[in-house]
Amino acid sequence: MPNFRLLEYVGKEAFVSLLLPPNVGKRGATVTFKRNRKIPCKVCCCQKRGVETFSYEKNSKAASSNVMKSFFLNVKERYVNVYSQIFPYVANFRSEIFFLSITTVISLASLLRLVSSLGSFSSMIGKGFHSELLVFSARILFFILLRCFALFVQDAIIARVITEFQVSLRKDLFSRLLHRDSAFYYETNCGSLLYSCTSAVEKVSKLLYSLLHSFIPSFLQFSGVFVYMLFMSPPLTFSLIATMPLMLAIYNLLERVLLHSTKRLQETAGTLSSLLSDTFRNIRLIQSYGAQKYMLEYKLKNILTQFKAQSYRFEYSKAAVVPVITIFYAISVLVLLLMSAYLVGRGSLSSTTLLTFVSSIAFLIEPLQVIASNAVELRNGEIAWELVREYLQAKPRVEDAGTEEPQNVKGHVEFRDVCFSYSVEKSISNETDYLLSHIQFYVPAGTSVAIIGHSGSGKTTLLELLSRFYDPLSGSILIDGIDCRNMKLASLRKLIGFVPQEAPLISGTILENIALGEFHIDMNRVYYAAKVANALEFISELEGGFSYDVGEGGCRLSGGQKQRISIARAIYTDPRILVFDEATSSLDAESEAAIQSALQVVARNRTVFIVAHRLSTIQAVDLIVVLERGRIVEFGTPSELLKKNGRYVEMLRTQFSEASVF
Ligand SMILES: Nc1ncnc2c1ncn2[C@@H]1O[C@H](COP(=O)(O)OP(=O)(O)OP(=O)(O)O)[C@@H](O)[C@H]1O
Repeated sequence: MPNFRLLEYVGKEAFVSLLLPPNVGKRGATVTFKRNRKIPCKVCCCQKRGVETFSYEKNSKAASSNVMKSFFLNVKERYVNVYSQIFPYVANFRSEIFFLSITTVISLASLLRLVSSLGSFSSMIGKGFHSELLVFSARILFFILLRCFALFVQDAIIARVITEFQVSLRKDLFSRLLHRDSAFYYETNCGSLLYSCTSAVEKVSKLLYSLLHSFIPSFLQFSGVFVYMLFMSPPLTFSLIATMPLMLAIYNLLERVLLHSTKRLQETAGTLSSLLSDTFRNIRLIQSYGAQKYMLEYKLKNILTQFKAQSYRFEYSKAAVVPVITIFYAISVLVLLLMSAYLVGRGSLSSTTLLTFVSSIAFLIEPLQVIASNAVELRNGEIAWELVREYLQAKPRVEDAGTEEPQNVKGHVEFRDVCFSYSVEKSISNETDYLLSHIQFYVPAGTSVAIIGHSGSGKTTLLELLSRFYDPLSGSILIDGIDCRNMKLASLRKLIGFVPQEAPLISGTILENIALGEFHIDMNRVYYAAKVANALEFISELEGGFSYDVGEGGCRLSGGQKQRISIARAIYTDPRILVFDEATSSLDAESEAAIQSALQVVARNRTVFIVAHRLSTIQAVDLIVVLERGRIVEFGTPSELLKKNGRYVEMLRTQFSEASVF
């Protein structure tokens, strides 16, 4: 039962990406297809990596009634889903395609000329060696050389087109992925992403290669030779292709098996990439818990068992393709021989025409065999394209549709009745399903605010909404009175210096990490930021100082050092709003105190949000927000909350008594 990928919902109808045969059984819900074709069918939804898939039950009796119709529908479906979308990339190489067409025509024309020359050769047999034979041989040699030259130029052009195509597809894909929202990265398997950017792109390139190098020329060759043969003897030509509908039907069946196993194989390859990247990233954890055997004999073994089963299925059906074509070829030749014996006996076919016709069969069958042996490459590429297209075309949850680029921002921040849930469903009926519920508070510019609350109460999520890593389901967040959604995403993010909990670093130097994304680095600002973040001392002790290579993910630095680089990075951008999410949790008490006092200087005239578990670190803030299960239970200045003697005081007491135990 094939699956169909959901494109979008409109009202109660779902738009899916594939066309179906029109004879699908009526079982309830309606699926509306692209081009507004409505097909009632049984629909079952299942959530899988954030993408919903539909399965349908069709009326198999009606569907199998017309194999040729199903074959051509399959071709149309493939054209709509794959080729019409790849062609815009190829359209960039107009001049190359033009020369490619010319060379293809030359190579085909020389081939047809060779085929037709074989007829004249039969008339020279038995006349001995004479000048006509010499001219004939020279002509044959000329057409062979011409065809070889055309094929060489063809290959050179194709190689150029494929390389350029691969480069532009990789660039496009990487650029789209760089702009995808956080939700996408949480929901998508990292291995599948790596697979799409590497192997899947290669498979799509191979598809294009097969198409330009083998498929199209073979199809043209087949058509040209076929027309020529039809012109020579229509009865013989029809007897030759009499078995073709049956051959197409069997071929279509084999293709479906190939399609299914190719899909499963590519999914397994994604899971394998994911396991490998996860293993290598956490190798120390695995080694320290002695989990190598478990990884090898359980995790990897499961994937490899699946891989083996799918591989066998794939290879067996692949191996069957060429023999099927060959069997039909043999049957066709047999039918042809019978027909030619009949026609020659009746005197309606000359032996010269018969010889030319029989010699031409090889040129008709050869492209069919090439098409068949390339079918696997095409199928692989089509499936890979579906994966790549998903990442190229999917709509981001956070859209960069705002146009405002506010200047001279002061930093007033207002949360106005904000509700949020990580679930994509917009219509949450039960209030308790919200992760953040009716969050409302106002922070004047230049004020520091502490967000406190138990683990999991939604503090980080609240700050991520401010930077628009996600959008609220309802309500809005305003900076200087402007809704963040109306600002250009890049302008908004420039206003905010975000220091996340886990202090992420990219592979490269310390300098690159502090001045992340800058082409022209201001060294004075780098020194200032490193000094304020209390990082200058340890950086100067490292080999190469600011040029020290931090390793993948900053693995060559300690947790505290990474956190200081992360703080320096936020200070370097000189933002109006600073957000520290447990930014000093990995530091020792002395370093934390040093950074706290330096930050008080940096925080002057900026709006600062601080998430901290250790309440001792937020003594100097102007405002405190106390969150509990996604709701604000207290909001005010520290002295107001102390007077209130509520949750804040309770938390202070708990921490104080915990500290005094030690
Ligand atoms: N990407 C995500 N998808 C789904 N749920 C998430 C995601 N990120 C966080 N959550 C859930 O949202 C809730 C709030 O998480 P959040 O990180 O905002 O809490 P927090 O108050 O910052 O916790 P902590 O103090 O432990 O850092 C948690 O229950 C968490 O499991």
